[in-house]
Amino acid sequence: MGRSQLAEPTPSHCYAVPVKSFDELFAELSAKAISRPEGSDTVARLDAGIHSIGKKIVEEAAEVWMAAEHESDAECAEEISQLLYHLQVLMLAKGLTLEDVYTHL
Ligand SMILES: N=c1c2ncn([C@@H]3O[C@H](COP(=O)(O)OP(=O)(O)OP(=O)(O)O)[C@@H](O)[C@H]3O)c2ncn1[C@@H]1O[C@H](COP(=O)(O)O)[C@@H](O)[C@H]1O
Repeated sequence: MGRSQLAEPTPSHCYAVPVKSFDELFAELSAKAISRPEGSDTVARLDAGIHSIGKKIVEEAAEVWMAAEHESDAECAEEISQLLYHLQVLMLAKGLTLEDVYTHL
């Protein structure tokens, strides 16, 4: 499908069930990186460092690929959500903003 045929993105407040958008998740993770709440997975992953986060991204990318070939659409979508999460953790670890990335889209 060409770019011109793609539907406009649906704002997160328009979904039937409450969902988190990419930007909303990034805002949440950014706040947690500063407030560092007890038990936060994100804080632990940031503390583990770039190398560890990078390995997780490779692992999650492989899981997306395998799910796309061998699992259901729902399972594939879940794996994609996890990959997006870990990419955001890497962005935070590097000090990158959404704008830094969006400017290349
Ligand atoms: N969206 C996510 C999210 N996606 C994936 N993950 C993490 O990635 C893991 C998925 O990887 P795997 O399937 O490989 O599971 P695993 O083998 O147990 O992973 P490892 O702990 O071994 O790395 C999950 O268990 C989570 O630890 C996430 N962790 C947190 N979030 C969201 O991030 C926000 C902040 O979370 P906290 O920092 O934990 O408060 C919340 O809104 C969460 O919903």
